[in-house]
Amino acid sequence: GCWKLGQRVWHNLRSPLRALPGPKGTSWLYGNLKDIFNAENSVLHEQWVGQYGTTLKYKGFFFSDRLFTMDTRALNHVLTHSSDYQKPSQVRYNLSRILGEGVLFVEGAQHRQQRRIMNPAFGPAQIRALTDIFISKSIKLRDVWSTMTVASEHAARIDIMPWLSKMTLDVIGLAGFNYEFDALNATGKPNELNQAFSVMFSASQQISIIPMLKAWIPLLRWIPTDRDRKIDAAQKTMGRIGSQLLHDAKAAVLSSHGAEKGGSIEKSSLQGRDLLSLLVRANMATDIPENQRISDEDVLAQVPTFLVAGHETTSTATTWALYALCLRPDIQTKLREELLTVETETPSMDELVALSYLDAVVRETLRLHAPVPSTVRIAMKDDILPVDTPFTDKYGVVHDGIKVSKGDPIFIPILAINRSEAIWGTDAKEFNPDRWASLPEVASQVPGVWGHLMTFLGGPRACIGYRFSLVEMKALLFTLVRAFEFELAVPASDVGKRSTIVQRPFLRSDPENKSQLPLLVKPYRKTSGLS
Ligand code: HEM
Repeated sequence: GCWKLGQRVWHNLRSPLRALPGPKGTSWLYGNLKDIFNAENSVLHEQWVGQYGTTLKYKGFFFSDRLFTMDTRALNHVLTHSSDYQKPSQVRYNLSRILGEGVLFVEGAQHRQQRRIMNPAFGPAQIRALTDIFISKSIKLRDVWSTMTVASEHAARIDIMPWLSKMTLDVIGLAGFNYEFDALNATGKPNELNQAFSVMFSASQQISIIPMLKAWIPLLRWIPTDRDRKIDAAQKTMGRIGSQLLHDAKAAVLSSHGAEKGGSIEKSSLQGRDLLSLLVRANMATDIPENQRISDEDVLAQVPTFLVAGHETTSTATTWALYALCLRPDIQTKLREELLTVETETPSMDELVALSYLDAVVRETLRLHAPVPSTVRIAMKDDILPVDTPFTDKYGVVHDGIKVSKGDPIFIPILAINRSEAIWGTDAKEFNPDRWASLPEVASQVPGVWGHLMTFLGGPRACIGYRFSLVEMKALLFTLVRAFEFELAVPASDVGKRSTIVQRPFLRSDPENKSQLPLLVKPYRKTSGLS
C-alpha cells in the first residue's frame, strides 16, 4: 500500500498536470470525487469550467491529479488513439470481476480481434432483422401496463424503471444469445440468470472503499468480502448457463453439418441472427485460420458483457425520454400525433427511422440525459494533446497543447460536452427536439460516433451497440406513446439524478434512495386528458 501511495505521490510531483488550474481536493482519500458523485449531472464540472476555463485538473483518489478538458480536438485525439489512452487498470480490474474479460475489458490486439468478429452483428442489416424482437417485446410491455391500468380506476401509478429494464433484458437475451429470460412474464418464476445478473449489476453500481483498495493493491484481493462471495456465486451461475448456451449452439451446428464425423464447417454456412451464433461461427468455422478463431473462454466472456452493456443503458435512456415527455406535455402530444399516422402497430425498422419527430425526441433525450455521463482513460505514454482553444495555466502561461505524462488519468466529459452552451447555444440545458432541424455548425466538431453527441463515445472504442439501442428505443417509444398518456406521479422537484456508471432517476423524498421513476399511466383515447 505504501509503495503504491509513494508511486502515486512521486508521479503527481512530476506530472505536467500540476501546472493546470483547478479546484482544491476536499478529502485526502477521495479528492473531489465524492463531491462529483453527490452533485447532479455534470454540474460541478460545468462550474469549474466557468471558474478555471475549458482545460483544468481536479483531484482523484489519494490526491492524484486528473485532466478535465472540454476541448473537442483534445478529446478527439484521446478517443482516436485508443491504444495510447486505455482504461485505467483499476477500472479494468473492477470490470473483469463483474463482466469477465469481454470486449469492454480487453485492450490492443485482442480488442481489435473481438471487435472485428462482432462488428458485423451490429450493422444496419442485422438491426433491421432484429426489429421484430424490439417491437414484439414492446407490445408485451404495453399489454402488461394495459392490464395494470384496467385494474386501477384512474391512471395507474407505475414505477416504469424496472419494467423498461425487464423489457430490454428480454430483448438482449433473445437478440444476443437466443435466450428467453421471459422477465416480462409477471406470473413466471424468477429466472436464475436474471437473478445472477441483478447481483452483478447492483455490485457494479456500488462505490465503496474496499473494492477500490482491492483494485489498487492486488495483494488485498486475497481477502474475501461478502461482495466478493456474492459476485463469485453469480459468476458461477452465469458461467454455467453461458457454457450451456455455447454447448447447445455448438451442438446445433455439429448436428446440422454432420461434422461429428469429421466434416468441415464453412463460415458462410452457419446461420443465426443472434450474436452468439456469430461468435460460434468465429469459434468453429474450419475455413477460418486457427489463430483468428475466438476461444470458448472469449465467447463466454461476452455473455455478461453484453447483458450489462446492452440492457440497463437503453432502459435508462427510455426512462429519461418518458420523463422528458412528462415535463413537456406539448411535445408528448406532438410526438403521439406523428406516431399515430403509422397504420400498423408492428412497423419495420425503415418505418420507424422515417419518423422525423420521433428521431428528434430520441436525439434530444440522448443529448440531455446521456445514460453514461462520463468515462476515464489513462495516458500510456508521454504525449501532447492538440487543442482548438489555447488555455492559460496557473502561472499565467498560454499553451496551445496539453502536456500529459504516462500514467495521467483523463476524464472524458460525455454529459458536459452534450450540455455545453458553447456548442449547443444558450438553451443547451433545455429539452428542445426542434433544435435538431438546424444544428449549430460547431456541433460537428464533437468527436462522437453518432449524432454529434458524446453519448456513445467515439473512436475505435465507441459503443458497438448504438444502432441496436436507437431502434430499440424507437420501438419502445412508438408502442408506448401511442398507447398511453404519461404524467409524473410526483412533483418534478422530487426527481433527482444519481450517477454511478449509469445515470438513473431517484426520488429525493424516498429515505431508501432507490432508483425509480413513478409515472401516472393512462390509456390514450382520442378525447381523453389525465384527470
Ligand atoms: C442508450 C444506450 C447506450 C449507451 C448510452 C451506451 C454507451 C456506451 C459508451 C459510452 C461506451 C464506451 C464506454 C467506455 O469505453 O468507457 C459503450 C461501449 C460499449 N457498448 Fe454501449 N451504450 C448503449 C447501448 C448499448 C447496447 C444496446 C449494446 C449491445 C447490444 C452496447 C454494447 C457496448 C459494448 C460491447 C461496448 C464496448 C465497446 C468496446 O470497448 O469496444 N451498448 N457504450
